Amino acid sequence: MDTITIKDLSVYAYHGLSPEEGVLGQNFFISAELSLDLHAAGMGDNITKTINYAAICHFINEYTRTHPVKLIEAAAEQLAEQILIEFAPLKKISLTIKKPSAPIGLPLQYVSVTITRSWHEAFVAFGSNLGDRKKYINTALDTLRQTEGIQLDSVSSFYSSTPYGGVEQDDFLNGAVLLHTLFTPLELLSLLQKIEQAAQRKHTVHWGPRTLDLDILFYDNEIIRTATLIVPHPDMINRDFVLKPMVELAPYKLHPLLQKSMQELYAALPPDQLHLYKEGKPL
Ligand SMILES: Nc1ncnc2c1ncn2[C@@H]1O[C@H](COP(=O)(O)OP(=O)(O)OP(=O)(O)O)[C@@H](O)[C@H]1O
Ligand SMILES: Nc1nc2c(c(=O)[nH]1)N=C(CO)CN2
Repeated sequence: MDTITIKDLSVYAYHGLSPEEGVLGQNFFISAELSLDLHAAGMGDNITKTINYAAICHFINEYTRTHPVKLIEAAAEQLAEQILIEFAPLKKISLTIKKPSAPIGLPLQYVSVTITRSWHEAFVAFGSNLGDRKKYINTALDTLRQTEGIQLDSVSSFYSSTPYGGVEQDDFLNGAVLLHTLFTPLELLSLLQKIEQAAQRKHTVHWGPRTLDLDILFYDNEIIRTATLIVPHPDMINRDFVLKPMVELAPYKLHPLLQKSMQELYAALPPDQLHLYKEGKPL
């Protein structure tokens, strides 16, 4: 990644814990290191292929002045998120906010916070086999599209599939999406669970019928094992109704633990693990 750097932009703002700071205001110095690919802009001498640093400086100035908070941590968090949302080609930002006039009563140059935030790539599988399956899935996709901090990049076809896992139940509609997000993995899980709940999802039978199921398949190339979240999804490699949509979205993506591509994993499924069909015939 290449970088554009803004150093110590002086902004008069009203951040602070004490009421006086909120009334009087003070100078803050804001620095940003912006990571993006600058090759095309450099080769073409073309401003549309990069971010206008003047526009970012004015955005930082305006946003910081008009969004007072108590902590410089909060100021940095909110500003970093808004910059990533507003300036789309940006992948990552490292942001420093310095507060030289912090009311400490001791001589110092400044106090500061530095945070680094970026867009993360995630793949999410969806499934439904109760009620109006298409509607549950489309409503969920619309909610994702409307969520600040999520960019829905591509949606696979919807696949019909017979049930996997031994529970007798109706057929599923399955698929997967590629999205970019500013959410952490646990924040993403919590959002997906809220969307499931909004579809009146009930947890009754294990692997049983459901209006909506949303599973995180991948989050960047992270390997996560906590009590509530396992990524990559541990059972995805056995599921054609997950691997086939993944082949459509990212055929060459490697599973970070197995180092096998989606194409390879799908091709390696045994015939008795094939559940997808179209117009009454197996896929
Ligand atoms: N990668 C993941 N994506 C979604 N949920 C996960 C993941 N890893 C662990 N979980 C946990 O699994 C729990 C059960 O989820 P859910 O009821 O959707 O499972 P399931 O759909 O029946 O099974 P499966 O996840 O094998 O399809 C959730 O509460 C969540 O905390
Ligand atoms: N075909 C199909 N079978 C399943 C599915 C699913 O999404 N599709 N989900 C399950 C539990 O998550 C259990 N079995």
